[in-house]
Amino acid sequence: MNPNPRAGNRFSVTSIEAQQAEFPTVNKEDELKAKEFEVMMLQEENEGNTPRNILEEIVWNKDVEVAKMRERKPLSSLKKSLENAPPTRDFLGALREANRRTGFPGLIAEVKKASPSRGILREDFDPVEIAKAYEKGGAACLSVLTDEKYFKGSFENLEAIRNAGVKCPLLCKEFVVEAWQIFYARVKGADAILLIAAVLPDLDIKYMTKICKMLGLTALVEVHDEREMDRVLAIEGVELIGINNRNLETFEVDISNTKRLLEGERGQLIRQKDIIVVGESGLFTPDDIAYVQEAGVKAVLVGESIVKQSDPGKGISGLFGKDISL
Ligand SMILES: O=P(O)(O)OC[C@@H](O)[C@@H](O)c1c[nH]c2ccccc12
Repeated sequence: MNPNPRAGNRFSVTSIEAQQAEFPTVNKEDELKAKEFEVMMLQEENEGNTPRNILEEIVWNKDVEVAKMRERKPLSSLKKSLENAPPTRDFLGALREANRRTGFPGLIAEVKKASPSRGILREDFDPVEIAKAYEKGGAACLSVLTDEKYFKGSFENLEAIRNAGVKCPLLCKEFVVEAWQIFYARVKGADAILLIAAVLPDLDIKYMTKICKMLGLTALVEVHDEREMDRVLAIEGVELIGINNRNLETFEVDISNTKRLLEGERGQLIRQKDIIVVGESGLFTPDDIAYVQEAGVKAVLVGESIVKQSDPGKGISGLFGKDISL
């Protein structure tokens, strides 16, 4: 196997051209040129041809995985499946409504079996049962991990939860490297999808946000530091930003990250643009929730602390210090 799948796949100009040809609405020559340059810079940064950290390893594997999946189900066949797909549900609306109803940040509860940093979080893992318990416990939306190799998730889980009649809108928690994955997530029942700024160049975020809108999906754009936040704030059309308290390269978690990124002019700009911010990762107690709420978030994304409880629905009351179900 090519030790650097990135070089031969996502970042090759031919694959970008091919992708853009499939989405003619966003096909611009100067965008392609700028992207070519960005790719060149990225490749120059890494001449060693081995992943420098876990995030890079995940993304390199993802490139290979997606190329194989796309071969089995090309975009044309995904588009066909979309003709009969049920409409998407309003992810942003559900977060706003929960925030209004409870006075707490709207909860995106994560269906998460394992992670590379924490190992297995729950042995008896029934995704549909957990999803139903979250919904009953007052979650506004759910996040479903679909990465198999590192998080033991799957698209089958996403599909099963959607088909089980769970009404909470669903976030597909993936490492998106190609637009094809957005179509796939939509076919499998997602209402929203994660786009990680540490993985995607600005032009991809811009272009993928447009594709999400076209498909009726909400894009949750995730940042971890000031630089990524500033990049994302300069991209038009972003409505939902997640601040990850976990550094995906080192696994270090620090919830003061959310506060730092919302201070001063950044916070002002976010309010001006009416962007909803999600506080992500490392939230365990009512004090943690109060802390990020005080910092300015209108939503939170929580996995570990609630998925580990024998009744994940009750885990939600524990997290908020109050029953937030209807
Ligand atoms: O289990 P936690 O610490 O509550 O974190 C949930 C969620 O924020 C985390 O799973 C996450 C946030 N961004 C990601 C990107 C990829 C994989 C996972 C994540």
